[in-house]
Amino acid sequence: MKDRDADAALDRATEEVLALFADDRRPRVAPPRTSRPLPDFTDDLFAGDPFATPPAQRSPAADPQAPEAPETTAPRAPAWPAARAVAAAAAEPPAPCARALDEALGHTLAAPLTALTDLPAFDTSAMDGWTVAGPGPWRLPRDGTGILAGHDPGEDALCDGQAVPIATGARVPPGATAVLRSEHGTVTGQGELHATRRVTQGQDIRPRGQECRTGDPLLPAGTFVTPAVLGLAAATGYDELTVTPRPRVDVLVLGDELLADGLPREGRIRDALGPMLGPWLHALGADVSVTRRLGDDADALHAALEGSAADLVLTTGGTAAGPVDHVRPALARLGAELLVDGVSVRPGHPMLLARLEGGRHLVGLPGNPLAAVAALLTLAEPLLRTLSGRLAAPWPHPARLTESVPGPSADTRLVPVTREDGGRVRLLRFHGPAMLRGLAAADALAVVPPGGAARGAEVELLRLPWQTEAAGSAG
Ligand SMILES: Nc1nc2c(c(=O)[nH]1)N[C@H]1C(S)=C(S)[C@@H](COP(=O)(O)OP(=O)(O)OC[C@H]3O[C@@H](n4cnc5c(N)ncnc54)[C@H](O)[C@@H]3O)O[C@H]1N2
Ligand code: MOO
Repeated sequence: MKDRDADAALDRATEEVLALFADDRRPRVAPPRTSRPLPDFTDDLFAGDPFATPPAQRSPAADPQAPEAPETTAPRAPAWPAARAVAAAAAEPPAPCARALDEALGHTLAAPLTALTDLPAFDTSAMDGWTVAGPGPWRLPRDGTGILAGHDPGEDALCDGQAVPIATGARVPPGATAVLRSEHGTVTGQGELHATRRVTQGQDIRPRGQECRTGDPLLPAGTFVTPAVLGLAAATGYDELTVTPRPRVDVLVLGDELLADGLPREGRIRDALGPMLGPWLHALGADVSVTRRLGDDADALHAALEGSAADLVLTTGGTAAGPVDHVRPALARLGAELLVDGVSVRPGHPMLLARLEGGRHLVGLPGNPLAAVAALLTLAEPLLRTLSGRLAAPWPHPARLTESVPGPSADTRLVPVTREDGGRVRLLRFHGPAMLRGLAAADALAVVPPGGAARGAEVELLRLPWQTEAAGSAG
């Protein structure tokens, strides 16, 4: 019974998405004017895009009943890959800055990381035991002295037939030919060391420069600074890193109906986007300066946009053409340049990207929560990637579908999916534009090309920032 309810919910969610395909209020397409060359929307909309599937290879529409968007003379919104390319090309990364290692996490390397030293910096013992020279048995020092990690054994060479106790990580003295592990040697009453196993040349010595030589390139500019990158940088001698500053984002949540706490009541609902966007943006490499709930107040929105110093303003809601949808009018009032005005994607098609005064940007996310996420990943993610100086997304991540997914002839669909055994991905229930239940259980968003995809067809996956491992290994 429970399953049947869930199936019915899946059908209703799909119906809601498909019903939207019939929407003929095509958003306007403004010819973009940007600092970098932009893709031509009128070209083959998939040409040159690593994400696109060539039309000839595309699966036929999986659901012949799926409604087609009516033919219209209105200009088409850009295709999903083209809109992403516009967003990625809309900005330049800011000037690099220096950050101490303990403040560099989550930034992007603005310069290649090159080794400041050999690693290991000296011949190092890999084991506790004795460092030996030549074939055994070996004489040990009478006074029992040994070499500990962090101690300098000096330049006196160990001669053939000599051995010295040594600790893991200690510098091996000149002349040493191997390290004998403590469990592989015995010491006689006369202070003579005998090996219980054969000892090979260089055994258990990590030679200087084994991992890298001074000046070796370790990581390219554009690498995201992870804990492991910090560790590598420290190991090779860095105290600070040259990074791209993290972009700053203001989040403006619009809608008089939104509550900040408690249960939905009296026709009002909880704000699901305010709590979600901050951490999501952080995972995308940005810092949120402020999240403000502005209601549906055109003047408050105008003032907030005028007063913002953030690199990117994200608005939620108010992107459609309803009586209190103030985003486009506010942008017109400010004289902002619309770079993307609607995208051929479901959900999320009313999304927009605009350039504000001072080279700052605004991404307008639709109010429906899953549509807002679609817009976040379509427009904000590529823009933030550029603003934070990150390398291009490591796409494509293909995976096969466990079932067919219907789609309109002209619009891409983004659907929450989960990974199944065998690497296939399954469409999650509760994927309607106003729903987050599917997304919250998702490993990735599948990019279903215009026309839909048949069961077993390969689709690209959009990573969720906390699911890179899962999404990366799917397929
Ligand atoms: N006549 C038509 N109406 C609508 C169409 C259409 O084609 N024809 N498109 C629909 C689509 S698709 C979307 S998406 C929305 C976009 O609307 P807005 O961006 O103007 O968003 P709102 O109207 O403010 O809100 C839409 C919906 O989402 C809820 N919402 C808003 N903010 C939040 C939030 N922070 N947390 C949770 N839920 C939120 C809001 O209450 C509405 O239910 O337009 C459709 N209309
Ligand atoms: O489906 Mo709307 O496309 O919810 O953005």
